[in-house]
Amino acid sequence: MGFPVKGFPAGPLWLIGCGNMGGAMLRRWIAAGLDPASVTVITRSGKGAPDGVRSLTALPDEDAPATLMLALKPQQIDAAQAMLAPMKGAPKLLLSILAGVDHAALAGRFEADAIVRAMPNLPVAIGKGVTSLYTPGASAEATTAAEAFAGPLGHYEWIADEAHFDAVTALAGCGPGFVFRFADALAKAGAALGLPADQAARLAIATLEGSAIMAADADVSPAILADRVASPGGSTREGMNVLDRDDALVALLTETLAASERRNAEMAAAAR
Ligand SMILES: NC(=O)C1=CN([C@@H]2O[C@H](COP(=O)(O)OP(=O)(O)OC[C@H]3O[C@@H](n4cnc5c(N)ncnc54)[C@H](O)[C@@H]3O)[C@@H](O)[C@H]2O)C=CC1
Ligand SMILES: O=C(O)[C@@H]1CCC=N1
Repeated sequence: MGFPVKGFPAGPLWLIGCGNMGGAMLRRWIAAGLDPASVTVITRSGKGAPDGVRSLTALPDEDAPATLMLALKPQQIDAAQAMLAPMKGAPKLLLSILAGVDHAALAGRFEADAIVRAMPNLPVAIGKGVTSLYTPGASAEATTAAEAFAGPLGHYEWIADEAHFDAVTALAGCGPGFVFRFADALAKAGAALGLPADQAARLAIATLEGSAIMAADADVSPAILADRVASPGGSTREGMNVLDRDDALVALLTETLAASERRNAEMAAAAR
């Protein structure tokens, strides 16, 4: 689990982009006590900023903020660079949530005392997210500041080797998308057996919720928990035999993560 939540670093926070992910993070930070008046959001549309946050469509003629977060699409990195070029001074901490885009590509484009890559996932919105962090050789002050932002979002971990960052992005960053798909598939499979669709959907989500919480709290692995559901000669084993045949589920998820990892690597290459 993440470390204890510390106070937010002093000074202004600017977000470049505030869509699904940046908006979820910002709303969670504000719920955790970040003063919205200390936040500026700069987007192309001027939309998506929470109440009380300054919302702009261009760089203000002001000194650089203490913390700057890039939360636009990786494909917009050059637009962000052009927009930020006239900024007066440099932020103490640049946080980037851009999938794929590596530290060197960021350092080549943006001035900052420290640059930290962060890969959150959508459940940060409820403080149950996963955020992976990476930085080479940042100061203790910068890593503490990054942890202060990651803490209220849920579980966070530093990734020692940037070469693993595309893989953690595939597993945890994209992961909620795959889990939501699984929930949908479980519900559809129930409906295929004749259950009303809305009932199947409710049962599928509640089953996922209980199972995930139980797995998170358990002192044994999910594999052992699975065996506890599967009574010998019973119906779970019969169903699990389908998932386990030729490692079908593992093979499907391995192919799924590999495809996402490949795409992250492509976006990284495009940003170099
Ligand atoms: N959606 C997710 O679950 C996750 C997304 N990410 C990363 O978060 C970043 C944003 O993704 P989403 O929030 O899903 O996208 P989104 O499309 O919902 O939001 C993009 C935001 O960027 C703004 N924007 C676009 N062009 C801009 C420009 N030139 N200047 C300033 N603002 C601009 C848009 O107005 C919008 O606020 C991406 O880099 C993605 O890799 C990371 C982890 C999870
Ligand atoms: O789909 C994407 O590119 C981003 C990266 C992680 C989750 N969403």
